Amino acid sequence: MTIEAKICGLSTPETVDAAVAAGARFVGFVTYPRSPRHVASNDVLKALGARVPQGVIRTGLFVDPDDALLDERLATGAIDLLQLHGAETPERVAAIKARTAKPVMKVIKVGQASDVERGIAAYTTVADRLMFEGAEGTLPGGNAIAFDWTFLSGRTVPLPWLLAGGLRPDNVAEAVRVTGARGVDVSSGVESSRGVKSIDLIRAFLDRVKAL
Ligand SMILES: O=C(O)c1ccccc1N[C@@H]1O[C@H](COP(=O)(O)O)[C@@H](O)[C@H]1O
Repeated sequence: MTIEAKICGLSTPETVDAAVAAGARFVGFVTYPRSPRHVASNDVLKALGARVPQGVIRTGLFVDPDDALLDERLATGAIDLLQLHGAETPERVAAIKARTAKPVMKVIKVGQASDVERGIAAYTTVADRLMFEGAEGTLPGGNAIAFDWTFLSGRTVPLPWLLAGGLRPDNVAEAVRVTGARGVDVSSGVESSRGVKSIDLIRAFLDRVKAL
Protein backbone atom coordinates (compact mmCIF):
# COMPACT_ATOMS: atom_id res chain seq x y z
CA MET A 1 0.00 0.00 0.00
CA THR A 2 1.50 3.34 -1.02
CA ILE A 3 0.84 6.09 1.47
CA GLU A 4 1.55 9.66 0.37
CA ALA A 5 3.24 11.89 2.93
CA LYS A 6 3.33 15.63 3.30
CA ILE A 7 5.97 17.40 5.37
CA CYS A 8 4.60 20.82 6.27
CA GLY A 9 6.07 23.93 7.79
CA LEU A 10 9.37 23.75 5.94
CA SER A 11 11.36 26.97 5.89
CA THR A 12 14.98 26.09 5.13
CA PRO A 13 16.71 24.68 2.04
CA GLU A 14 18.22 21.81 4.04
CA THR A 15 14.90 20.54 5.36
CA VAL A 16 13.20 20.90 1.97
CA ASP A 17 16.00 18.85 0.40
CA ALA A 18 15.76 16.24 3.15
CA ALA A 19 12.01 15.86 2.73
CA VAL A 20 12.32 15.51 -1.04
CA ALA A 21 15.23 13.06 -0.82
CA ALA A 22 13.40 10.89 1.70
CA GLY A 23 10.33 10.59 -0.51
CA ALA A 24 7.80 13.24 0.50
CA ARG A 25 4.96 13.53 -2.02
CA PHE A 26 4.08 17.03 -0.75
CA VAL A 27 6.09 19.78 0.91
CA GLY A 28 4.30 22.59 2.71
CA PHE A 29 5.11 26.26 3.18
CA VAL A 30 3.19 28.29 5.77
CA THR A 31 1.97 31.79 4.88
CA TYR A 32 0.32 32.48 8.24
CA PRO A 33 2.17 35.22 10.16
CA ARG A 34 1.33 33.90 13.65
CA SER A 35 2.88 30.53 12.92
CA PRO A 36 6.40 29.70 14.11
CA ARG A 37 6.85 28.16 10.63
CA HIS A 38 5.85 31.27 8.72
CA VAL A 39 7.84 31.91 5.53
CA ALA A 40 7.56 35.68 5.60
CA SER A 41 9.66 36.59 2.60
CA ASN A 42 8.45 36.02 -0.94
CA ASP A 43 12.06 35.74 -2.07
CA VAL A 44 12.65 32.93 0.40
CA LEU A 45 9.43 31.23 -0.66
CA LYS A 46 10.47 31.47 -4.30
CA ALA A 47 13.91 30.02 -3.54
CA LEU A 48 12.50 27.15 -1.48
CA GLY A 49 9.95 26.32 -4.14
CA ALA A 50 12.61 26.32 -6.86
CA ARG A 51 14.47 23.51 -5.08
CA VAL A 52 11.56 21.12 -5.34
CA PRO A 53 11.57 18.72 -8.30
CA GLN A 54 8.52 18.11 -10.47
CA GLY A 55 6.37 15.37 -9.04
CA VAL A 56 6.58 16.72 -5.51
CA ILE A 57 3.59 18.92 -4.82
CA ARG A 58 4.50 22.32 -3.36
CA THR A 59 1.70 23.22 -0.99
CA GLY A 60 0.99 26.74 0.23
CA LEU A 61 -0.77 26.77 3.59
CA PHE A 62 -3.19 29.69 3.96
CA VAL A 63 -5.52 30.72 6.78
CA ASP A 64 -8.47 32.81 5.54
CA PRO A 65 -6.32 34.54 2.91
CA ASP A 66 -7.45 37.69 1.16
CA ASP A 67 -6.96 38.01 -2.58
CA ALA A 68 -3.92 40.25 -2.22
CA LEU A 69 -2.07 37.64 -0.16
CA LEU A 70 -2.97 34.89 -2.60
CA ASP A 71 -1.80 36.94 -5.57
CA GLU A 72 1.44 37.92 -3.89
CA ARG A 73 2.33 34.41 -2.75
CA LEU A 74 1.35 32.72 -6.00
CA ALA A 75 3.41 35.21 -7.99
CA THR A 76 6.50 33.49 -6.53
CA GLY A 77 5.74 30.45 -8.67
CA ALA A 78 6.45 28.29 -5.61
CA ILE A 79 2.96 26.91 -5.01
CA ASP A 80 1.18 24.10 -6.86
CA LEU A 81 -1.60 23.36 -4.36
CA LEU A 82 -3.42 25.62 -1.88
CA GLN A 83 -4.11 24.22 1.59
CA LEU A 84 -6.92 26.27 3.13
CA HIS A 85 -6.65 25.92 6.87
CA GLY A 86 -9.02 28.60 8.13
CA ALA A 87 -12.78 29.08 8.23
CA GLU A 88 -13.13 29.47 4.46
CA THR A 89 -16.72 28.80 3.38
CA PRO A 90 -17.48 26.57 0.40
CA GLU A 91 -18.22 29.74 -1.59
CA ARG A 92 -14.86 31.23 -0.68
CA VAL A 93 -13.08 28.00 -1.56
CA ALA A 94 -14.73 28.06 -4.98
CA ALA A 95 -13.80 31.71 -5.46
CA ILE A 96 -10.16 31.07 -4.49
CA LYS A 97 -9.96 28.17 -6.89
CA ALA A 98 -11.42 30.25 -9.70
CA ARG A 99 -9.12 33.19 -9.00
CA THR A 100 -5.90 31.22 -8.69
CA ALA A 101 -6.58 28.35 -11.12
CA LYS A 102 -4.82 26.12 -8.59
CA PRO A 103 -6.13 22.95 -6.97
CA VAL A 104 -7.34 23.36 -3.42
CA MET A 105 -7.13 21.12 -0.36
CA LYS A 106 -9.68 22.18 2.27
CA VAL A 107 -8.95 21.34 5.88
CA ILE A 108 -11.85 19.98 7.93
CA LYS A 109 -11.42 20.55 11.66
CA VAL A 110 -12.65 17.51 13.55
CA GLY A 111 -13.83 17.88 17.15
CA GLN A 112 -16.62 15.31 17.04
CA ALA A 113 -17.63 12.49 14.72
CA SER A 114 -20.30 14.54 12.93
CA ASP A 115 -17.68 17.09 11.77
CA VAL A 116 -16.36 14.52 9.32
CA GLU A 117 -19.66 14.06 7.48
CA ARG A 118 -20.49 17.76 7.65
CA GLY A 119 -17.13 18.67 6.13
CA ILE A 120 -17.42 16.11 3.37
CA ALA A 121 -20.90 17.34 2.48
CA ALA A 122 -19.88 20.99 2.45
CA TYR A 123 -16.62 20.82 0.52
CA THR A 124 -16.65 17.79 -1.78
CA THR A 125 -17.97 19.69 -4.78
CA VAL A 126 -15.63 22.68 -4.43
CA ALA A 127 -12.31 21.21 -3.27
CA ASP A 128 -9.88 18.86 -5.00
CA ARG A 129 -8.64 17.25 -1.82
CA LEU A 130 -9.61 17.23 1.83
CA MET A 131 -7.53 17.11 4.99
CA PHE A 132 -8.88 16.08 8.40
CA GLU A 133 -7.23 17.67 11.40
CA GLY A 134 -8.17 18.07 15.06
CA ALA A 135 -10.06 21.17 16.16
CA GLU A 136 -8.15 21.79 19.39
CA GLY A 137 -5.23 24.12 19.94
CA THR A 138 -4.20 27.74 20.10
CA LEU A 139 -3.24 28.05 16.42
CA PRO A 140 -5.59 27.20 13.53
CA GLY A 141 -3.34 24.16 13.01
CA GLY A 142 0.10 22.81 13.70
CA ASN A 143 -0.71 22.18 17.35
CA ALA A 144 0.60 18.60 17.60
CA ILE A 145 -2.81 17.42 18.79
CA ALA A 146 -4.46 14.31 17.37
CA PHE A 147 -8.22 13.82 17.25
CA ASP A 148 -10.11 10.58 17.76
CA TRP A 149 -9.04 8.64 14.69
CA THR A 150 -11.97 6.23 14.98
CA PHE A 151 -14.18 9.06 13.65
CA LEU A 152 -12.69 8.21 10.24
CA SER A 153 -12.74 4.41 10.55
CA GLY A 154 -14.67 2.81 7.73
CA ARG A 155 -15.64 6.14 6.12
CA THR A 156 -15.83 6.58 2.40
CA VAL A 157 -14.47 9.99 1.45
CA PRO A 158 -15.25 10.94 -2.15
CA LEU A 159 -12.03 12.95 -2.65
CA PRO A 160 -8.37 12.17 -2.04
CA TRP A 161 -7.63 13.12 1.57
CA LEU A 162 -4.85 13.44 4.10
CA LEU A 163 -4.86 12.82 7.83
CA ALA A 164 -3.15 15.47 9.98
CA GLY A 165 -2.76 16.53 13.58
CA GLY A 166 -0.35 15.16 16.14
CA LEU A 167 1.25 12.61 13.83
CA ARG A 168 4.78 11.43 14.63
CA PRO A 169 7.14 8.69 13.47
CA ASP A 170 6.00 6.48 16.34
CA ASN A 171 2.23 6.80 15.83
CA VAL A 172 1.77 7.20 12.09
CA ALA A 173 1.40 3.46 11.44
CA GLU A 174 -1.39 3.18 14.00
CA ALA A 175 -3.07 6.32 12.63
CA VAL A 176 -3.12 4.81 9.14
CA ARG A 177 -4.36 1.48 10.45
CA VAL A 178 -7.29 3.04 12.33
CA THR A 179 -8.34 5.64 9.76
CA GLY A 180 -7.49 3.91 6.47
CA ALA A 181 -5.77 7.10 5.34
CA ARG A 182 -3.83 6.93 2.09
CA GLY A 183 -2.13 10.23 2.83
CA VAL A 184 -0.60 11.72 5.99
CA ASP A 185 0.63 15.17 6.92
CA VAL A 186 3.04 16.18 9.68
CA SER A 187 4.60 19.34 11.02
CA SER A 188 5.23 19.38 14.79
CA GLY A 189 6.03 15.67 14.90
CA VAL A 190 9.19 16.19 12.85
CA GLU A 191 10.50 19.12 14.90
CA SER A 192 13.25 19.18 17.52
CA SER A 193 11.65 22.26 19.08
CA ARG A 194 8.63 24.34 18.13
CA GLY A 195 9.05 25.55 14.57
CA VAL A 196 12.47 23.92 14.09
CA LYS A 197 12.42 20.97 11.71
CA SER A 198 14.67 17.98 12.39
CA ILE A 199 16.16 16.23 9.37
CA ASP A 200 16.48 13.02 11.38
CA LEU A 201 12.78 13.10 12.33
CA ILE A 202 11.73 13.93 8.76
CA ARG A 203 13.63 10.85 7.57
CA ALA A 204 12.26 8.72 10.40
CA PHE A 205 8.68 9.74 9.60
CA LEU A 206 9.03 9.11 5.88
CA ASP A 207 10.78 5.78 6.48
CA ARG A 208 7.88 4.66 8.67
CA VAL A 209 5.39 5.70 6.02
CA LYS A 210 7.31 3.93 3.26
CA ALA A 211 7.32 0.73 5.32
CA LEU A 212 3.50 0.62 5.49
O1 LIG B 1 2.03 24.72 11.31
C1 LIG B 1 1.45 25.77 11.64
O2 LIG B 1 2.02 26.61 12.35
C2 LIG B 1 0.06 26.02 11.19
C3 LIG B 1 -0.48 27.28 11.37
C4 LIG B 1 -1.76 27.54 10.95
C5 LIG B 1 -2.52 26.57 10.36
C6 LIG B 1 -2.00 25.29 10.19
C7 LIG B 1 -0.71 25.00 10.60
N1 LIG B 1 -0.15 23.76 10.47
C8 LIG B 1 -0.74 22.59 9.91
O3 LIG B 1 -1.51 21.83 10.80
C9 LIG B 1 -1.45 20.46 10.45
C10 LIG B 1 -1.08 19.57 11.61
O4 LIG B 1 0.10 19.96 12.21
P1 LIG B 1 0.85 19.14 13.37
O5 LIG B 1 1.54 17.98 12.68
O6 LIG B 1 -0.16 18.69 14.36
O7 LIG B 1 1.82 20.11 13.92
C11 LIG B 1 -0.45 20.39 9.32
O8 LIG B 1 -1.12 20.48 8.08
C12 LIG B 1 0.34 21.63 9.53
O9 LIG B 1 1.01 22.01 8.40
